[in-house]
Amino acid sequence: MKSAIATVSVSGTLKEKLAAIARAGFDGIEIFEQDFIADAGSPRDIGTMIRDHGLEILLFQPFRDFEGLVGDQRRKAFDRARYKFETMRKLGADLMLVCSSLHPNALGGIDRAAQDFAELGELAATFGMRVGYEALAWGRHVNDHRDAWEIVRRADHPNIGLILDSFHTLARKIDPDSIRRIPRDKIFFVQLADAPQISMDLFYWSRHFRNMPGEGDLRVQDFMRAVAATGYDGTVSLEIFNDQFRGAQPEGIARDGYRALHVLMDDVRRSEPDVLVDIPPMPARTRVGGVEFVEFATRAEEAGQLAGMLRSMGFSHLGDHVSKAVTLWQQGDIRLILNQETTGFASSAYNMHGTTICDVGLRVDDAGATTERARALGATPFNQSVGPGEMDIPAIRSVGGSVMHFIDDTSDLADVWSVEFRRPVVAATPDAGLSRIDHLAETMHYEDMLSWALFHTSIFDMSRSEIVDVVDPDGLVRSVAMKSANGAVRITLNGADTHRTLVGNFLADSFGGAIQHVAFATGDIFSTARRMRDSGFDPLVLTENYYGDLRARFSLEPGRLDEMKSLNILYDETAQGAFYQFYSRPFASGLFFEIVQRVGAYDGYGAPNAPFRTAAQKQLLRPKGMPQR
Ligand SMILES: O=C(O)c1ccc(O)c(O)c1
Ligand SMILES: [Mg+2]
Repeated sequence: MKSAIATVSVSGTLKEKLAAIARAGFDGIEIFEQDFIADAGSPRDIGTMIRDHGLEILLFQPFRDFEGLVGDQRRKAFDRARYKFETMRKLGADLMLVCSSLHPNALGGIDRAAQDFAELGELAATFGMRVGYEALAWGRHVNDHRDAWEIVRRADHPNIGLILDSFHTLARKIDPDSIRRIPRDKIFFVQLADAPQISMDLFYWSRHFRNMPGEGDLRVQDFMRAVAATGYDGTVSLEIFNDQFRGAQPEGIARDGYRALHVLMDDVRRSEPDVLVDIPPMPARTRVGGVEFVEFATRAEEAGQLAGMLRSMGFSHLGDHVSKAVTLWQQGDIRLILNQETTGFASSAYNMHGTTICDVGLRVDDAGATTERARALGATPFNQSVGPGEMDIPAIRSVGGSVMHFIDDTSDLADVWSVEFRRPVVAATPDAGLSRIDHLAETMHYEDMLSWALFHTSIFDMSRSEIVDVVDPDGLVRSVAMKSANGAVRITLNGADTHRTLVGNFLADSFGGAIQHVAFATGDIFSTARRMRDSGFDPLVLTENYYGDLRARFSLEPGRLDEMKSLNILYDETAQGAFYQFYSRPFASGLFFEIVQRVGAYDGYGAPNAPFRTAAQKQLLRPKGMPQR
């Protein structure tokens, strides 16, 4: 299999696109005619520039409004085709995509179109070229790959074949298994795109909202399984028209494309074990069993503030690192690390963001296999020189430039706490009943949200929820949740559109995306809240109106409600169960903590409460004297 990406999928000049595509690891490109025409170079020079980047031109596209015409218009269509073949010869391309016609005078008729393609095949053959026919979902007469295939079949010419595009097939809800009936040698090229499920005009949906396989809601895997089952082993290419991608950094888009394509092919290989899928092997998605630690880079006053906050939440200072200014805080299964080093990675993270979560350790089945899969999918390994008494724990660069470590039980990595830390001579703090990390909430620019989600769902066995909108007093925040199969690891992503929202403020104040809050689970939130109050914890205070509304919405016992109000506990309820939560006040550049209790099979994050707690948090962040809206 050769991997490719269309030049339309990436932003920048042609040269910038090529550099990003080559660096990401693709074998070749589909050159979009626009990119070719807009470039000042001659066709030969452009062809050379592409090959100098180590890339092949695997497709030239699109050739429009060809079939179904008569008379002069038909002759003109063949003249245009001849000109394209001449251009392709100079470029060094030998496969052209013809998309189904939108021409107002196109007559339709399967046999007429077949005749047009039989003749085009003859012309292509004189240039030593091949032509693939693609049904656009909004084509005038042909908008279904099954009709395009019938035309190709009747054209019966060795230089004429079919091009399949997952978007056109899946957007029209055509059963992808119909592809299994097509002979592999007549499929000349395969294009992949996903898209979020939104009801809108097919043309507009396709031109603006396509995204990488796995980033949307279409059944791209079923489509690709059907293609693979035919025995097709030619190029698989990403053709993504997306407004956001057009404005994003080309490197990021190309890297995500490579990751999305390879993870899809790996999934196809695992779900169709009897079908040959020719991509380099990689270990399976890793099962994540929990969060082993969360590390803060912090200093000076903020470090003192953070330590005080942890104490008020019932964490005990249980370890001092053998060689570094690093302390370990623990409660239940939760381990927090405060790193105050002035050199190394945590220090650079602090210099960049202020107090920040710079590192997360995940418990996985096999730490080595995890890093191997991450690397195969284009992630960067992380190495820092190992100090005296330290263990070398497998790690990668995560999203937003932070680090992720992997700890497993099969090696002695699980002993890192006793090996690297000594118990200090301080008394333990009374525990508040926090048992484990319920979720980590990451904040990023909205444009980066799909990329962050793809990172997690491609490496780990985590699934993604739908994207939901959360209202902030100053704008909209889009939110998506990911969780591991057993629910042991949950990560939420909050994408900010503007800097005026709470998460947007955090991005501006901390210079980029990171974990903004950590939620801890307790089995008895009332007891935890009381114990924390007694230790001096300062909760986020909700309005009187919030509790008035709770009383009206749910049948909560009045005594219970009063208690919730006095402890600032928020509440949500679904058919699956109930959810209690309360928050700390924000500190440093806007970090905060949350305490939650899940009852029954409640699977959410209290989204109906988000506008109210966000408003309360923002009140605290507004400088005094600012108009309060
Ligand atoms: O939107 C279009 O016009 C267009 C062009 C070429 C393609 O391969 C395609 O899928 C769509
Ligand atoms: Mg296409």
